Amino acid sequence: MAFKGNAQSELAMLDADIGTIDQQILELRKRKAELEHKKRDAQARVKMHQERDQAYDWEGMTFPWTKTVDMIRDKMCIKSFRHLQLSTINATMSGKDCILIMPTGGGKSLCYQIPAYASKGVTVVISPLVSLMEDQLLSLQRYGIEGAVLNSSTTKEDTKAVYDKMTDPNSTLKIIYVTPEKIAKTKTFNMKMEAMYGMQRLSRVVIDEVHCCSQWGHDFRPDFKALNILKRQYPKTPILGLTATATVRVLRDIQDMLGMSGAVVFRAPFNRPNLFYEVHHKAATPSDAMNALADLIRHRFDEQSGIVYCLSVKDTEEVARDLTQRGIHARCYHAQLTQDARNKTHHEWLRNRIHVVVATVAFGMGIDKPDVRFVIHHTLSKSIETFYQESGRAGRDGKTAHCILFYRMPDIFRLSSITYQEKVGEENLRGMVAFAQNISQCRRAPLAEHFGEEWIADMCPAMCDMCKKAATRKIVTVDVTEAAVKIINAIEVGRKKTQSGKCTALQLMEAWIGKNDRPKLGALRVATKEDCERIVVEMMLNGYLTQTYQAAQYGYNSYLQPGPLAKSLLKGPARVEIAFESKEKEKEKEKEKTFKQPTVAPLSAVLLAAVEEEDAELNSAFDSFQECEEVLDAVEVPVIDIKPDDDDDDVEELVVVKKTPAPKDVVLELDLPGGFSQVDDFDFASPPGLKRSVSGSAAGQKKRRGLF
Ligand SMILES: Nc1ncnc2c1ncn2[C@@H]1O[C@H](COP(=O)(O)OP(=O)(O)OP(=O)(O)O)[C@@H](O)[C@H]1O
Repeated sequence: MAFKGNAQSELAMLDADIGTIDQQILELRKRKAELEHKKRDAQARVKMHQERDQAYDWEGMTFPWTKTVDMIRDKMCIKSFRHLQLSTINATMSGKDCILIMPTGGGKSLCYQIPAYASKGVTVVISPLVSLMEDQLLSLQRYGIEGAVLNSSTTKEDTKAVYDKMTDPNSTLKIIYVTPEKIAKTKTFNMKMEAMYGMQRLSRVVIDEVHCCSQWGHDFRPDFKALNILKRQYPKTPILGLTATATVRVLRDIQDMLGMSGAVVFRAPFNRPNLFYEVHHKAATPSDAMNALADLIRHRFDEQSGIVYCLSVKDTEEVARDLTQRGIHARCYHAQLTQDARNKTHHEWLRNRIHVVVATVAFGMGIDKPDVRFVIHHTLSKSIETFYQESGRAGRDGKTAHCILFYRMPDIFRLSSITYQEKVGEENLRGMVAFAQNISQCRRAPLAEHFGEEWIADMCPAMCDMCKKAATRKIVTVDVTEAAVKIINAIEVGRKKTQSGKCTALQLMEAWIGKNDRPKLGALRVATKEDCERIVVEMMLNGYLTQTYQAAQYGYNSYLQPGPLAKSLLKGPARVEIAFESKEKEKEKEKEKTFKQPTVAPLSAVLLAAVEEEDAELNSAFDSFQECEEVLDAVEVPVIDIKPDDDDDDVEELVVVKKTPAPKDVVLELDLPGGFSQVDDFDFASPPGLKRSVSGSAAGQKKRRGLF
């Protein structure tokens, strides 16, 4: 009997081991598929760089149509071409298939409008955006180019008139806008296209938002699949694909699908230098998160136009309502509203009658407001591409604009339970989470990597939170292996407590640090809840934890379980190391401040006195101009300047000048030890120039003056 019992337990153990190996094989296969994708991406990147080199030739050479193109540009009152516009025009005019990837607002439309005007016959523009077709027609009219629209709202008579013009050799019609369904489903239209082709009147086909062809992209539209017939039906007609974003993988997919593997590809740099990227830690409770959002909008973007992106329809309604209750003029926008309601909100926002649109992804393509000063993501996006595209709606006028992401671990699980069924949902979300978790790299680095470009941190002119604070932050790498092992064990504890035998992230956190001591990060610092969440997320990103899903009443629930690398962590030799922002640096700073207290504190007194009174005794002393500058830096008043005495390095004259127009009711933070912590309602909005002055003699010191 005992013999049988031993054999049974051995069998169970072998089954368990085989099960583990099967799981590992699955994970390895998945990893291999990912690596193969990456390899193909790298190959495509090599090709893309070669193609990019060709761009110079396209721009530099003189072509038979160069004079005509210049004349049309003049007629359209365009002074000069922007980067890649002329190359694209020349490539498509020479009959080459071409794909242009250029950020929103870059000027892609001109790249087909001019060739359409300069060519014989008709250009067919396929666009998913029915609402924008009329706007496009109006702009063509301004330039004296005859155009037409064919969509579901075109009357029978108008449709017939357009069809007649398509095959009339004497017609002056130059551009027809159609939806992809027209190609997919309308026989008469296709027959007319064939007739035009036979008459050599189909001068080119333009596919706007061409990324919608690819299932790897963020905006796949099934109707775009039908466009694969174009190259087969009209092999001699050049195709021009336009899009604002396409990763290397999406680009390859588009080319495969449309039969455009030999296309010339022009890609404008992904970087928008005027956009400032920042990630904020999202507060744990909805009301705290809402207060932070409202404060941010009120204090930094008062009377400036912006968008807040949310994950769901319900979120947009709640956030818009809560912002309104906090005195911000916000309106929600989502697909469940009527078209009229959406148009009304859009138009009121365009006219600055609404401060903030709180939207789902439905507020997407075709949003073209130049002066959007901020785009805030209230929740993570599904992918870097979506985030880049949505944030890119800020600052189209080229002036500084802010792209802010509010991030917190639980949002990952809200998103993953929605996206996990998508073809590359998990991979896309992982990229987005890595972007948000990053605390040591320029924010543009992962964006560049995503778009297959190289990025050197020096290239960021302090236009992201990471680079701006680089000099004052210290990042340390901490070995958290011990905590990581506890986390994996805590999953078992969490599982046992639930009926389902599965452990959610929340249950894991409870089982891990609920009643226990939090881990130490380094010698002095005990991990905060945020640090603990950071460890869990890093473990997910690195394969120590993985998610599983189970169908629930509304969608899917997400659970955590040990990942493929968990065993190597439990049994060795793997170790988990994570970057944290060092608080040591802050301690050092504190020490410095304490040391300087005798000189620093009086300055805060001066600032306060200057705010409250016209005149005050200045009894502070600085040993040098440099010291004064350091103190002012510590005060972090962004609009001040100081002048040294002309004769020597002493602070003979301290002048605080308003450099830039600052918003009203600025709260001036004076975070100085022993000083005053805050001066409310410091009015920067007074007329420029001298506002208040303080002067006096410091005991035994030189006479000093401060002007505010
Ligand atoms: N070379 C140029 N010089 C001056 N203005 C230009 C030039 N090219 C385009 N524009 C203007 O830039 C604006 C944006 O152009 P356009 O709408 O074509 O951008 P887009 O790249 O198609 O953007 P989206 O991706 O949002 O469709 C338009 O007002 C257009 O007239």
